Amino acid sequence: MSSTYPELKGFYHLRETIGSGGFAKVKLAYHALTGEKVAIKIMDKKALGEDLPRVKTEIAAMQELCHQHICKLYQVIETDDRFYMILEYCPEGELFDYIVSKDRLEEEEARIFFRQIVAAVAYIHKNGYAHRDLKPENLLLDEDQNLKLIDFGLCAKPKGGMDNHLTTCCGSPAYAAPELISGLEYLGSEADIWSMGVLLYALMCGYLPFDDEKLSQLYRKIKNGKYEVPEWLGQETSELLAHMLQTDPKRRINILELIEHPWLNHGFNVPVEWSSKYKRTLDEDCITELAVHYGKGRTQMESVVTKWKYDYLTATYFLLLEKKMKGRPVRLLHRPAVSRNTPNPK
Ligand SMILES: Cn1cc(Br)cc1C(=O)Nc1[nH]nc2c1CN(C(=O)N[C@H](CN1CCCC1)c1ccccc1)C21CC1
Repeated sequence: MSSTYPELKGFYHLRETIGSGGFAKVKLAYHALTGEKVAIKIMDKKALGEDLPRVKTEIAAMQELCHQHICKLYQVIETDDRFYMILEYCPEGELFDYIVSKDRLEEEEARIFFRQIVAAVAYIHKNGYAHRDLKPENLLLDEDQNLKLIDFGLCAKPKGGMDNHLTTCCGSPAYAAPELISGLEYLGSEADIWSMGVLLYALMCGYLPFDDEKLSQLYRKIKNGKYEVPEWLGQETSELLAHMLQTDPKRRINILELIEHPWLNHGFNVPVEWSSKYKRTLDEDCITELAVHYGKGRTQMESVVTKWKYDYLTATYFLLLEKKMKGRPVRLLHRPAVSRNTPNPK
């Protein structure tokens, strides 16, 4: 059978499709050298049409962002007809489905998830990015029930930094800030805070604060900023929501106040840990295993890996690091039978 994805042959073993959207599909796969599961987002350039720049935006953003609550990009393959993004696999699917399965979350569980969301958003804002499409469908659960943020196709890195205004109206209407849908200039950071307010409401209520089948009606409700406060939302939760779903962006809570907010820190004696847990330095064990596998000296291996070309080597390094962080052996699955001084058979 002719291989539909020849560029992946030998590097990844493809399995079933786990997601399909407009111009892309996501397939489960195994990275051949480590045996680790990955999710491969396959995009057809023709089907993308004028959405092609979104893919470049997403790739550029995800190559810069490396955080425990952001879905990790391992490798990018571009051919004449396609883009492949090899990404972290999250076996528990979307937070959206998790909320639906439980109707709504108790305060304690919502707090744990919300701290992770705030950590991810604080990190991307610190790095000059606004996500602009925050919603439960874009938050995936890994095997430890930790959240991973995905879909950076609508994100923005305002020229000159996060204090500069944006104008493009984008994202999902129900999560969009009033200033964004009014076509006014807005700050990406402020719009993301609003969306997180809608997200927190959805976590704790199981439905949206602003909803209407008619888009014009939905917009009116958002601009009006009035929403129902069910009795199970405590006093403190309601106050936090009121400060996030503040229609005036200048009076809306900001990310640093959010991190310190009492509601987020109830029962926690450490503030939200928003900095990345990934170290800047290369991991010795991973470099050693790669050097042995490719028959190179460590120094040479280090200099090749630090080029971060997001090729198969970058993916292999990151996946070895994943294995180490999960306490699995830092081993590649098969080593060439040849010894170090035999020339590569090519
Ligand atoms: C749904 N599901 C159920 C299980 Br069990 C695992 C999954 C699952 O999708 N896991 C998973 N791991 N890693 C990924 C995924 C899904 N996934 C995604 O990137 N999923 C998004 C989901 N978006 C949310 C709103 C619109 C589309 C997607 C984008 C384009 C086409 C299809 C799906 C990645 C690659 C990052």
